[in-house]
Amino acid sequence: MDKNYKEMKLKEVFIRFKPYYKDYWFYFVLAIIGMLLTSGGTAASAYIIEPILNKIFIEKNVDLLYYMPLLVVLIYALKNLGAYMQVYYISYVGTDILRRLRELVLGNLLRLDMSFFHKYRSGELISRCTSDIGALQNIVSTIIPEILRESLTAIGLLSVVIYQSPKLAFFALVILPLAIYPLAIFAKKIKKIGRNTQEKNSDLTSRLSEIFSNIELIKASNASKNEMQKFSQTNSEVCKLSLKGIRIEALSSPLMESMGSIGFAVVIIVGGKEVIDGSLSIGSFFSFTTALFMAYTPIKRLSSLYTRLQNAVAASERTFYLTDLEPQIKGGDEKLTENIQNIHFKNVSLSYQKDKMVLKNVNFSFNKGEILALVGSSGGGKSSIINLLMYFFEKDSGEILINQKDINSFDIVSLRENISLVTQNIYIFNDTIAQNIAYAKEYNETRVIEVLKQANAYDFVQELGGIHTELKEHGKNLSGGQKQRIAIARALYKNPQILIFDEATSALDNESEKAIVKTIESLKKDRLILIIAHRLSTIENADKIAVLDKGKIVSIGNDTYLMKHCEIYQKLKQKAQKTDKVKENEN
Ligand SMILES: Nc1ncnc2c1ncn2[C@@H]1O[C@H](COP(=O)(O)OP(=O)(O)OP(=O)(O)O)[C@@H](O)[C@H]1O
Repeated sequence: MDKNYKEMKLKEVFIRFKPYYKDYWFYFVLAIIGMLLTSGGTAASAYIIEPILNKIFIEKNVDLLYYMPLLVVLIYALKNLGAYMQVYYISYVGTDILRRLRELVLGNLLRLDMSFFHKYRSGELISRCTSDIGALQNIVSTIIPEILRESLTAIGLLSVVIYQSPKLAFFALVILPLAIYPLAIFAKKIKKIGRNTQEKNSDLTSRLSEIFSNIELIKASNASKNEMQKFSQTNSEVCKLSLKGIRIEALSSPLMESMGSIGFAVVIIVGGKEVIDGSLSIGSFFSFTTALFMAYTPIKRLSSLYTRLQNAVAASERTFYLTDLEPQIKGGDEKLTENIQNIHFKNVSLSYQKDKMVLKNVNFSFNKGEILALVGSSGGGKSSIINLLMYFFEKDSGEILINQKDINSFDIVSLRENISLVTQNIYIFNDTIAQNIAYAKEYNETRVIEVLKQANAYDFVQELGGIHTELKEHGKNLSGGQKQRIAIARALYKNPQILIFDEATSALDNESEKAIVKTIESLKKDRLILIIAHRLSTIENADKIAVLDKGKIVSIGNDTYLMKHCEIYQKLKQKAQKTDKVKENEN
């Protein structure tokens, strides 16, 4: 993924989470009660050592001998009830925020333009929607609550420490600020490593996604070893980075403890002297040292949580980058509900990349009841015209008019509602044939059967086991021609005003293709139909044929006209006839 995302500070990340926190205030209250119980219980368990030692063991108070153990049990019961409450309620909040964030990210990604999806690898996007958001969940359900709990516990225990002996507390704690400086450096490093790790992780997912979607090629080319090598390299890089992070994280705790031991050594000397002098009771000294020991644990954990937090900030940057992206193509407000009579391209130019024009001043128009065919050599710009008509991309200049109104005045959803597109890539979902046909539309079984028949697909569907037969992902249990017929049936099911076929019949045998072309021709009365086909026999009867060459329309007319007046068309036709003959001989 590019590095366009804005680096965020911890504070900014917290601010971004604020709306979520508001929605879960009740759960937070319960979790905070739990935290207070845990921290209070921990501090009380350290404090209670003083009366136990002084009153029971030194003063030999028999009454307290029975009350104190009861109190100990009560303190631990409350402390553990608190522990349960905070873990459950905070995890609830974290998990639910994760669910909402995933939907927010995917929801926003689905709004984005096609150019975005052309720019990023699908594995990268999958990684954003899974591992990055997982890291964010870590912030909400682990890191923040732990920071809160450990801080409260540390405050509680330090209060006991200071209460029992402010002088000793000074010697024990003066060391703390000295440990903060190296920790701050560690945190910065961890944040950087976190960013790189997430990037490498998405490389890893992309690799996997590429391997599984190209598995046929990999096997046919005996490239497993090659792919394994490439994977191992990325895998090792991920591993190295993780270890680097772990090394720094693992250093922070021992560093804190070593510093603490110096403080503790001083405490033994100073405190020991006071106990020997009699200015400090043994109970207070033990209560002090217990609280001090106990306080080092939350302080140590706080330092490692802080470094982990930096890691999560890196993941937040990328997630919020995706939720903030805005589509460039927004369309207008007008719903396209009218009867479409005419489509007009007026001096339309397009470049996907700067200074690389793929369409140059393209002009053509066609009306309801007509079939327009686009022909021309590969890379001439035929599919690009469709990309513009679908409003997948924004033109550089010119006008695309529907009923004389610019396409960008129409609401995009309503525009696409009126168009069915069948492309060279056939999309089949892991669902029944019927659901694949009625895709995203209201289900009507009679209509499903009707369009399957129109697409010359009903017979093979019956052979497969009927319309409720499950299709595999990418239509792996179908032949190329069968897939195309399913896609055509899906396009017809929608019953749109504009039908677009981009090499939609290329995998069909001559007979099936002829049958489908006949169906398409019978549908043209109430529609505008646009066909791209390399096999020119498919479009011979089109009302208009536009010949494209290097992004320009060189001629428009019907077959008879072009055979007389367009040299490029004549050549294309000769070439097509030769290929058709070779194919016939092969059959
Ligand atoms: N998303 C894209 N980003 C950048 N360049 C693109 C993109 N899509 C197409 N192109 C370029 O635009 C030019 C026209 O491509 P287009 O797909 O429109 O041609 P075509 O006539 O449909 O080709 P074919 O008959 O081979 O399908 C080509 O040079 C291609 O490399």
